[in-house]
Amino acid sequence: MTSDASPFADIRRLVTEMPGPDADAVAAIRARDASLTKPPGALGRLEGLVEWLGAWQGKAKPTLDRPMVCVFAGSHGVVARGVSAFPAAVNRQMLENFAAGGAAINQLCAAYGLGFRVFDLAVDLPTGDICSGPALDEKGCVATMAFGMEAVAAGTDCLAIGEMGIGNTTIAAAIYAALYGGEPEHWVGRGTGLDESGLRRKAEAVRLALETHAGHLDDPLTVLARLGGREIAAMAGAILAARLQRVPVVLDGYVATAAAAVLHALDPHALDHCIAGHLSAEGAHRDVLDRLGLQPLLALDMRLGEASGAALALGLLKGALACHRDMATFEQAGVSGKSEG
Ligand SMILES: O=C(O)c1ccc[n+]([C@@H]2O[C@H](COP(=O)([O-])O)[C@@H](O)[C@H]2O)c1
Ligand SMILES: Cc1cc2nc[nH]c2cc1C
Repeated sequence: MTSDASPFADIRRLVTEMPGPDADAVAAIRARDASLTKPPGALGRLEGLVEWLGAWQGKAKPTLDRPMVCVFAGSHGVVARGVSAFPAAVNRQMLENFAAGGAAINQLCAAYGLGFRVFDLAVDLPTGDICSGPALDEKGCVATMAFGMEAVAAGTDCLAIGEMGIGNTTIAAAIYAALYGGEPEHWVGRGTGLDESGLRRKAEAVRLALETHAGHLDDPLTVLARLGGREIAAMAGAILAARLQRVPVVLDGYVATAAAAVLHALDPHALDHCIAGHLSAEGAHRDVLDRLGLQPLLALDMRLGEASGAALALGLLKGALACHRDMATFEQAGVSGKSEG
């Protein structure tokens, strides 16, 4: 620990130590791209994705040899207020489903050849109800961020992050409302499938949480501790650790983006190594991504969570990299280049 008394001091220090992109790697990738048998720019955003991979991996020849999908699971006290269409018991049950290979994310990881890890963040111990007190104390929040940093410990060249946590679209909405202001109604959506009265309860819960914590929401890490949850804190730790180890990150939907938004509020460059895997059906996701300067890769009306949108985006990244790595050059294939004039 540093001498600063705040439990967040080490996190703040790590944010100042984030590396930047590798310009030499990007230049090498652009040069190779220009030699490949296609009109310049014809692979559209796929070309930029390969540059992004190389820039953050620090590799002129980017790799996707060990892509890793991490799902972080947590439980939320606010669920007792009737803010989800499903009961909190689903959290433990879905952990068992992940372990048995029965969830959507298991099939996507198998289809695209992705590694898969689940982080159980005390799923049987809900965090405090944000409407009446803090979700986590500051030390607990930092400890959970540190646990999330383990996501890159096993070695990966691209990390996809997502979550499981009944009630956590309410948590995400509260975080966004605290960071960006605006009415709770703007930030809440139907999550797992809430009806009209549930949606009203959800907006009311966000309003009450903001009132309860008023005067303590200026610092993004305090917002994370008070209004967040363990899976959100762990995802924030994972995103930060990935940056420090030069691992590019693919974000999942509305909830995973809330962890990213906390880091972005600490430093506007904190997400330069991240892409948005998809645009969630949760209505306010587009607004959040605009604020973060992220353009989602996919928009498939998905609202599952569990890193499913990020995993699909990893499949797309694999395609982009395969083209860059394995296409023939004009010279190799004897294909004529662009006509002059
Ligand atoms: O991240 C998203 O875009 C997203 C949108 C809707 C639902 N979810 C998932 O559904 C759960 C949260 O929904 P809810 O209605 O219980 O707040 C949680 O397990 C998330 O993984 C996730
Ligand atoms: C069944 C179910 C699966 C999920 N996966 C992520 N969030 C989820 C929420 C529910 C309810």
